[in-house]
Amino acid sequence: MNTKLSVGGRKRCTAGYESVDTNSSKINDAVTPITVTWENIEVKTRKKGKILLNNVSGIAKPGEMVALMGASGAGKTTLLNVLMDRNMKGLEMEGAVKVNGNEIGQSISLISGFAQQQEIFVPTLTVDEYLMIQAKLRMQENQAIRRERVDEIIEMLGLNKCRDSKIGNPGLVKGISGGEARRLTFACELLSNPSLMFADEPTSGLDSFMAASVVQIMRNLANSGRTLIAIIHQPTADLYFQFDKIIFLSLGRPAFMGTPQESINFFSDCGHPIPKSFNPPEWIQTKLSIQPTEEEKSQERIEHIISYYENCQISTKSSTEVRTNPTTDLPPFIENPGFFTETGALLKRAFIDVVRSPAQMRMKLIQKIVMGLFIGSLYWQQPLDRRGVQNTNSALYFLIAELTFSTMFGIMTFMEHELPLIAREYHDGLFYVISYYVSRCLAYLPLFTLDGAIMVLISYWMIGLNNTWQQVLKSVLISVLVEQSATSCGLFLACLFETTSVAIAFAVPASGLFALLSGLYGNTSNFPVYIRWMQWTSWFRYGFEGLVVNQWSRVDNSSYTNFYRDVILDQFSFKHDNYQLDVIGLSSIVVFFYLAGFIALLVRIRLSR
Ligand SMILES: Nc1ncnc2c1ncn2[C@@H]1O[C@H](COP(=O)(O)OP(=O)(O)OP(=O)(O)O)[C@@H](O)[C@H]1O
Repeated sequence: MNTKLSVGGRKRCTAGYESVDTNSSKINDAVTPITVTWENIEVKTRKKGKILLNNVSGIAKPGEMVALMGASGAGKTTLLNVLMDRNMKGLEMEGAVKVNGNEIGQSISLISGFAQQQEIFVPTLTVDEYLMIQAKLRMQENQAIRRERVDEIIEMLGLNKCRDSKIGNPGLVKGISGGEARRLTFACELLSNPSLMFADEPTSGLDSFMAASVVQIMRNLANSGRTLIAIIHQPTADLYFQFDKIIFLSLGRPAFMGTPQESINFFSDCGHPIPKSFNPPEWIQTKLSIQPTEEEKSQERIEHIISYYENCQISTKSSTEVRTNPTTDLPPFIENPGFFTETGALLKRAFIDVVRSPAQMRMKLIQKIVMGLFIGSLYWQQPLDRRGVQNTNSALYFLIAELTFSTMFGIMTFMEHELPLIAREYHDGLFYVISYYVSRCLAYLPLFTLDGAIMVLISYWMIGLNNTWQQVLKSVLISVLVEQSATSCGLFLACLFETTSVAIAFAVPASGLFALLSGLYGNTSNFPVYIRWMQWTSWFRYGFEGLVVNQWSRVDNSSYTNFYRDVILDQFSFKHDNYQLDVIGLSSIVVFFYLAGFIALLVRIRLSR
């Protein structure tokens, strides 16, 4: 491939890649200059006291593009996490990270962007849809300005060709390429126009053209006054020299900080001149790594380089810079757009996702239609005699079971895939957890109510259930509440447990227990007192009673009396006037599980930083 970069201008290419407009106006948006300093950072594990970073100091100034480099395990990710105050679970930190001279802790997320290595998006959305929703979450401006900004960023990052393509999911759903996904990550972060950007291996896994185009984007962001700090793996010499500052870490300690040219001179001075035929960053990295066959020798070499750096002039100069950096104003924190805006944007995203996942919708509907027909055929037109009554009650119970199991296990699968994106966006300050939760629940509401109602209505006349309009409506209400109980319980378990398999392992016996307490498998009045109360926690109990009571409340047959009604209900210890209690019981279960699900999600997301 033949590629060429023109400094600060358009990237030209000859092999089908889209150009990256690095001259776009928005890239030159005024930003508040940000200087980040980190001084005497020491990080160790809380349990074993293993030292991950030892006495690391440094500075990144406005307009600088800084590369964090070093061998695997050198401590690059740990340092980036320290700077962003993320992923510090189980670690203890000493030292200070300052932004314009202020220690702002986790609020750094509110003035910075973070282009993560692992791209996570909503695969069913197109690039344009995804960015517009991100813009709504990240920008305070009106729709027209958001549209303009998204268009400019799409243009700037060369995403025009794929703007209407679905993002997709590598290996699962065909979508945009790896390079486009990487640029989309940058695009999202640029919407809020941050003065400070972090990037975790933005060039890894990309071909040389794409890697160059990503570095060019970063270069232009830095040229516009932003501060950029990125972990960079094995860059080519060309890319290496595009950075303003290189920080090499080795064994958790600083081994060099300075310009690329200074790094060449430094390694030459300390006895490791870089041969002409070698790629400088690769050579330096080799000198800072422990070679498996000569561990002791490598250790000695690294110790020598580190102590040489500690005593050299560049190190003294940067230490002074870190210590004397003045305190200046911070840029305004990115503001949360508010509950209603967030919920609206997230609801739109969730609806598109649900509607564009036709397999899930289709399967749910087909399953419920088939089950409705099956139950209807199995219990076809039951007569009003002893066996008919028994069969009718069994059919009603079966409807409750069918409304429960497939629903509960179906909803559990989504959280595992979605949580990483939600946690990331939450910690980026895009929305409150409640906004996400409400939007997700609302988006699933039609799918997890209509299908159950359809199943009940299909089987209703086939079984020959009593069909005054009040009885039909009351049955549908009970069915919707039962399905919602199962949905909310499934959602709660999905929020509570880390993986779907663990949630299911818990849900299977729990739902079996609730089913046992329904009244069908044993008259609940005969259960021991100390366990009998548990029936009031079971939606099977309320749902089954609600349907049975409703069915036998009115039968169009002259020989049917209240005496017969009470005999039928007494088999289960059900009471003829309990319908309202059942509706209240089911509603309480729905509210309880939705609230519990929210609390579980809140705790889980907060802990995931
Ligand atoms: N939470 C943790 N608990 C224990 N050890 C940790 C923890 N985080 C990192 N480490 C260890 O600290 C060292 C530095 O890890 P870090 O991820 O920062 O390295 P890195 O330079 O980013 O490596 P790579 O390029 O392979 O990602 C490694 O030995 C790693 O195993």
